[in-house]
Amino acid sequence: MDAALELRDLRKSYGDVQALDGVDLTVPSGSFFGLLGPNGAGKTTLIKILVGLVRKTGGEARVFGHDVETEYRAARDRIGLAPQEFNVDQFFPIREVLEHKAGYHGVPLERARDRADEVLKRVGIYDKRDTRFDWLSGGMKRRFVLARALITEPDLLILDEPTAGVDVQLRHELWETIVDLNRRGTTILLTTHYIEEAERLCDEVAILDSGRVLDVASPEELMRRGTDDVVVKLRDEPTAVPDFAALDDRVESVEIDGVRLVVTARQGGLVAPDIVRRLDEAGHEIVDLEIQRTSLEEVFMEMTRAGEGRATPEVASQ
Ligand SMILES: Nc1ncnc2c1ncn2[C@@H]1O[C@H](COP(=O)(O)OP(=O)(O)OP(=O)(O)O)[C@@H](O)[C@H]1O
Repeated sequence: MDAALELRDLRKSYGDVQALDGVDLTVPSGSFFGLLGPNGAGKTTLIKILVGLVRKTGGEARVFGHDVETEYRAARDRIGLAPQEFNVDQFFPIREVLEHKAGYHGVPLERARDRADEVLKRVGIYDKRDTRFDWLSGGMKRRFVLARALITEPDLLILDEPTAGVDVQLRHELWETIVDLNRRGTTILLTTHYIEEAERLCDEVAILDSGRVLDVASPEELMRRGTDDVVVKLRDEPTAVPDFAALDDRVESVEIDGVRLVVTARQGGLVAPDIVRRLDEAGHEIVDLEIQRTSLEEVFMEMTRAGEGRATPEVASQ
C-alpha cells in the first residue's frame, strides 16, 4: 500500500530563506504522525506544499502515491486540512459553508447536506448550523474548522495547531474526535506546540528544524534518549554509596545531598530497581523513591536548542 505521505529531498526557498532544505519523510498510511519544530522550522511551508498553496523549488512530494503538483487534484482530494489560521467565509451559515466545500470537491447536493449535518454533529456544533462563522465562539470556530476538513471524508487529515488557544475541556474533546478518526483508518498529520499532546497521541514524530528533519521516532524512543533522575531518600545520611556509574553505563551522575541521593541515568525506570537493591545490600534504609522522567519536551529542546540565543522579552514599562 502507498504511504500516506512520501517526501524526497523536498526543498523550498523564499528568496534567500531556505524554508525546506531537503526533507525526506515517510508517513505510513493509518498512522498518527506528529510534526514538531520550533517557530520557523518549515512546518507550515511543508503543509502548504501538500495542499498546493506553495510551489516547491525542488524534490518530490506524494500523497497516497499522487504527486502534489502533476497530480494535484488526485492528491488534494485525499487531504482534509484544518489550518492554524481561520480562513472561512464569515457571512454564510456554517452548514452552507460546508455544503459549498463538499460541492467544490464534487459531492452531490443531497449528499453534501447529509455530510454537513454528520460532521457538525461529530464535532458537537450541530445546534449552531444556521449561525454565521463570525458569530461562533473561539472554541466553536476550532471545531468548525475540523468539521470543514472532514467534509470530504479525507484519508489524510492535516491538523496545524488544532488546539491552539482552546481550553482544556475542548482540547480533550478534540483529541477524542481525532483519535476516533484515526482508529477508523484516517491518517493524521499533526503539528503542535503542545509537545505533551504529541507525546500522548502520536505513534511517531518527526523533529524539524531549519528546514531539515533531525529525527523520526516514536515519542517513547525519543524520551529514552533523555536522562531521568532517580531520587532516593535514605533514613540516615550516607558516608558512602555504591559507585553506580561504574556498575551501570546508563548512569551519568550521582549526587548526594544529606539524606537525598540523586542518580541521573538513561532509562531511569529500568535502572532504579538495581539502585534500590544495591543500597539495600549496602545496609541503607530507603524511606522514599521517586523517578523524575525526562519529558519529550526536554528531549525536543535539547535537539533543537530552542530558545538558544533568543533575547529575553523586555517588560513593558507601565
Ligand atoms: N511567504 C513567505 N515569504 C518569505 N519567507 C517565508 C514565507 N513563508 C515562510 N517564510 C519563511 O520560511 C521559514 C519557515 O516558515 P514556516 O512558516 O514554514 O515555519 P513554521 O515551522 O510553520 O513556523 P511556526 O511554528 O512559527 O508556524 C521561516 O524562516 C519563514 O520566515
